Amino acid sequence: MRKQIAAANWKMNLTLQQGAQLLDDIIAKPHDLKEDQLAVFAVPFPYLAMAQQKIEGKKNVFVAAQNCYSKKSGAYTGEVSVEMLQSLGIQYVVLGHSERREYFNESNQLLADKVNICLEYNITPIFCCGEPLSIREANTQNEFVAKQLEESLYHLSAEQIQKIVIAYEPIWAIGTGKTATSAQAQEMHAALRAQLATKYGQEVADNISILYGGSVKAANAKEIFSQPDVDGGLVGGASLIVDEFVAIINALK
Ligand SMILES: O=C(CO)COP(=O)(O)O
Repeated sequence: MRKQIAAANWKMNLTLQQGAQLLDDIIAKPHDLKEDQLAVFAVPFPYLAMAQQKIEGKKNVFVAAQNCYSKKSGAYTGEVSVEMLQSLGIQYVVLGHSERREYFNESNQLLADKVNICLEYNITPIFCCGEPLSIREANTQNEFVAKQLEESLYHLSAEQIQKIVIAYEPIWAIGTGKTATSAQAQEMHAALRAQLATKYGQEVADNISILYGGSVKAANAKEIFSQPDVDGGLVGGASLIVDEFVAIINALK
């Protein structure tokens, strides 16, 4: 049974004190995470240790990094290795967010290297994919996203691919208030799962969680998460607001 996941992506927001308060407030609210449901908080690097401490002993709650480097160690000033993350007890890393692809020129090949090193260290990549508006308008989004997966993930074995979480985030829906309709999300998620099934078989494809991201909020989470191939969300803006994110966690199916 694949996991249903509510993942917060704080991006480059909040001070340490604000982040600590937000986590305290969210954790204090009642939520009812079932066996196969997870809450994940992708926080800025300097807050990882604080966040790990806050969630200690909380069942099905994890902290994620928002990025890592593709090399093991060495003279890479300013970068953070997966070994460093592992030494903090971090088990998830967001990879290939569209903001990193756009502003930091992350290519599908670089992301393949990052995926590999994460798996080597037993850290689960939350691999982001998604098309810009021009591609959606040309109705070539399925091919575009298929290529992202093909170039970054399809060198993996069937055993390895089941360790990946995929997050579909149409760029035109990120931070814009413009959500993909639940039908648009379901259509892409089903296409991704069908593609994974063609490559790895249906059983493997059925084990892979595919999250939706892009203007998810309390008001639309239930509808989006209710789609059969949508296994939760990767949430930006609404993850910074206590009641919003708690409602999103509680909207997991
Ligand atoms: O990029 C996102 C999550 O990674 C989505 O951001 P918003 O929820 O702010 O649209």
